[in-house]
Amino acid sequence: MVEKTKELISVDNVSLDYGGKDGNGPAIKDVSLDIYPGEFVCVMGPSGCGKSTLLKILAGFIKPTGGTASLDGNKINGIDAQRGVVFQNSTLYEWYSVKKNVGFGLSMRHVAKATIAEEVEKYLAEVKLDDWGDKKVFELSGGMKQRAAIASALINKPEILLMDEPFGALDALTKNQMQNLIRRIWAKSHNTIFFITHDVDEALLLGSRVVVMSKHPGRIIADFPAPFTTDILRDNDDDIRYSKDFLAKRKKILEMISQDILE
Ligand SMILES: Nc1ncnc2c1ncn2[C@@H]1O[C@H](COP(=O)(O)OP(=O)(O)OP(=O)(O)O)[C@@H](O)[C@H]1O
Repeated sequence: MVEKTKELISVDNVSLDYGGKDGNGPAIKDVSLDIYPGEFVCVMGPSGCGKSTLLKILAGFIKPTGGTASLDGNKINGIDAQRGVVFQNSTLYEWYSVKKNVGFGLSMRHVAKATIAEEVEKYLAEVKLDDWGDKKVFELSGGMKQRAAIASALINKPEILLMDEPFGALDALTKNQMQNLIRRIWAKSHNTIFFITHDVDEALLLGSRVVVMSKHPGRIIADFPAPFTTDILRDNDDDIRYSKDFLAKRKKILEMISQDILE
């Protein structure tokens, strides 16, 4: 599914020192990572290891203090609709309708109203919120809000979707439904996704590639392809999570992280 042609994202020896007085040193140090079009990259690592820092650099919210991060060969310099971001807690406008929220990015770019309406319908259907467009965001459940947030990001047709623990606050059942949804969207649209999670099962169930970061300062200590998300799409169930291979990879990642924390 993933063609290793030219990298979409290139992170080259990136470090970030927030420069606080506590003298903690850099949050991430010498991180290098190439992401290819169509990859679903899940990033794991202990709390505080700098996962969100790396995502914020890719989003253009902050600039690295060392190294460079580029998209399509151009240095990332500030925020841009080319990179859609979805956080753990939705950043939607609670008192606006779902439709207005989802169409917000297009209206800011002065896209014609009829086109916005069409695109909003399309992306609401994509996240299975067809019947909820006229509701206000505060009327939605947590899972629905995250679906609306995903639609709001996707409607701008970003080159990469950056997701920071997007399902971290959801109950297990909703989380499972959301994982199935994002996997199907990824498979259908060939999006490139950078997805941060604390949950080792989620990383293996979703990612076509899993990246593990070390404790502070964050460095990449493992980076490998994961076949399970494609297996789940093929088999239309996630029984693969009970396979020997899945459980072995799960154990290895957990050992890697816990050993790193203890050292
Ligand atoms: N704005 C900031 N100013 C100063 N230090 C910061 C800032 N944001 C993060 N840090 C520090 O940088 C380090 C990495 O934080 P970051 O949020 O990137 O880690 P994380 O791996 O995403 O953590 P978690 O999994 O708990 O969300 C931490 O030590 C954190 O305290």
